[in-house]
Amino acid sequence: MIEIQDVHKQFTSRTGAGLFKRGTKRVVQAVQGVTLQAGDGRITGLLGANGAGKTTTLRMLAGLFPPDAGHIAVDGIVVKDESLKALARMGILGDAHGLYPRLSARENIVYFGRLQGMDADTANARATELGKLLEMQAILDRRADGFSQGERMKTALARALVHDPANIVLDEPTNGLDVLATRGLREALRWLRSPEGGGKCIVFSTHIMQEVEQLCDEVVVVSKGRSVARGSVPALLEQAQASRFEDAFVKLAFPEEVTP
Ligand SMILES: Nc1ncnc2c1ncn2[C@@H]1O[C@H](COP(=O)(O)OP(=O)(O)OP(=O)(O)O)[C@@H](O)[C@H]1O
Repeated sequence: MIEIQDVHKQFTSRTGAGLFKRGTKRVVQAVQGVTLQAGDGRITGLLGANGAGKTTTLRMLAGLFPPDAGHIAVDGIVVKDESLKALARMGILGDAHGLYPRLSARENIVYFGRLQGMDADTANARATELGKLLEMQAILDRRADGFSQGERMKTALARALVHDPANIVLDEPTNGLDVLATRGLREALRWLRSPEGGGKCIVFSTHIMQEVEQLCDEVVVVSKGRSVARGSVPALLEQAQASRFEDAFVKLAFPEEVTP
């Protein structure tokens, strides 16, 4: 179970400047009040436009930096206090897949398993099992350099799942995938949510409506750094009084854009 309670994060960046001048400092409010409760055996989507604050929220969940304010816990473990313990309970697929190009897909997966404290045989057996789940048997023993975008994503996902974590966090997982790879990923996520697949708690970020409609039990709409609505797809349609989910999203995320 993942709980994110009213988190905030601001960054200080520099504006552009001329050749001989330093830019001035500018504060960016990346996240200013995001709340999300993701239960076990459920898929929860963080839906927002570009720059809404999804990646920043997931980076704080992954313990990469602490929130300025707010609370994040994974299975009751507070991420900023015990980040390694919380990380052991998560499988994280970030935006950069960063595989070791000279290792095969299997070796990439096994290496991560070893880092998670698994013995070599168990990690290897798990790589074979994940190879089947993610339909990557054909590439399992190929070196990762030259992998397509979809093959890299599958390897990175298998690596994230090697230690069989109870919680799975994915940042825009279908970015750059074709229709077949997207469908394969959806099927894998549905399996992981099911009781046979372990009843995982799955959280993913996206800006794609179709993804959310097809997969999510619960959706959190994020706009300009804030969570502005949450509920199932039918509940959000009802709340926005819309028949198409895209219209519901625009009404909820950008009410100022909607002419009455
Ligand atoms: N390290 C950083 N320094 C300065 N600003 C940042 C930093 N990281 C994120 N931001 C800013 O915070 C805001 C939210 O960014 P974030 O990447 O979380 O959004 P997002 O919802 O994931 O967007 P996208 O769908 O485009 O990836 C943006 O305005 C972004 O430019």
